[in-house]
Amino acid sequence: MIKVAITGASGRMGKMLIEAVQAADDCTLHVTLDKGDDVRAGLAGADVLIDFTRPEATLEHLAICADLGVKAVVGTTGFDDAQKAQLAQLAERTAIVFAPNMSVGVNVVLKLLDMAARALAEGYDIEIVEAHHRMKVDAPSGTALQMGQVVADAVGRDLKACAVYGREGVTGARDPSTIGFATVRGGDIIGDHTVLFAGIGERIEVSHKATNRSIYAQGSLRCARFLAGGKTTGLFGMNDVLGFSR
Ligand SMILES: NC(=O)C1=CN([C@@H]2O[C@H](COP(=O)(O)OP(=O)(O)OC[C@H]3O[C@@H](n4cnc5c(N)ncnc54)[C@H](OP(=O)(O)O)[C@@H]3O)[C@@H](O)[C@H]2O)C=CC1
Ligand SMILES: O=C(O)C1=N[C@H](C(=O)O)C[C@H](O)C1
Repeated sequence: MIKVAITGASGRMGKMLIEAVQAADDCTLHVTLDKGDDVRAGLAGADVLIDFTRPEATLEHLAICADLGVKAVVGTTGFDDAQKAQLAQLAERTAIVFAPNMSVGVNVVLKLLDMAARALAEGYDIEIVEAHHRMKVDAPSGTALQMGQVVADAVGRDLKACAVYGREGVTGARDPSTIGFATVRGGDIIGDHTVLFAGIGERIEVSHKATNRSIYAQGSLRCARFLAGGKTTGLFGMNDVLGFSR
């Protein structure tokens, strides 16, 4: 049995994860932790932490995991570059899977995007549109940024240099080398992502729409199983978990 700890237990994802762990034959709920709880005491003896919280909290939790030898699945988004570097350093001390989207479907879409972008590198304007619920605090979503990275790599562009995050006023004609991002926030939208390749005479849209958060919880359990199956240190992604990198 994999002993799973969950931080952010009262959050939208925390609740889904508790249900998923309780329903899984090969996992047991070691501890659920909320803000203000003693995380170090709670994590002692756990095999894997699953953390969907906020970047600052995740890094604090990972530091404790590294001290205790607890592996970790991180779904939190909104990390800046310095925080990502800290996370990578912590992965030298314990095994971590870090992915902005744990759904199998989104990770298949990332593969499709790589193929589409290579074929559509010239003559097609690339725009990424994401929509989420009114409570989401970071933008663009981690998934949209990962989609942007995959597409930028495929067409040989530097995402930091070519990303345009929203437009207003007299923007001038579109620079064809840019990758645009647009964010929608409202209601209870779980997570919609579309990458648009807009050419002259046609447009191609590659979309994923989440209708239930259980997809992220089930993906997280796959990550926990992957880590429990022998990893001790290192930073992994869904590519590794799903075997896409082989
Ligand atoms: N990788 C993926 O597949 C997915 C990633 N996400 C990401 O997961 C994260 C959480 O999403 P969601 O569950 O919707 O958010 P919620 O706000 O519903 O939950 C976040 C939880 O983290 C807790 N938390 C916040 N700050 C701290 C802290 N400093 N210490 C301890 N706990 C803290 C919150 O507690 P409190 O309410 O008391 O502040 C809350 O319980 C987001 O970054 C989101 O983008 C979401 C879905 C899928
Ligand atoms: O905050 C959310 O809800 C989600 N966040 C992740 C992201 O930022 O990409 C994944 C999913 O889209 C839901």
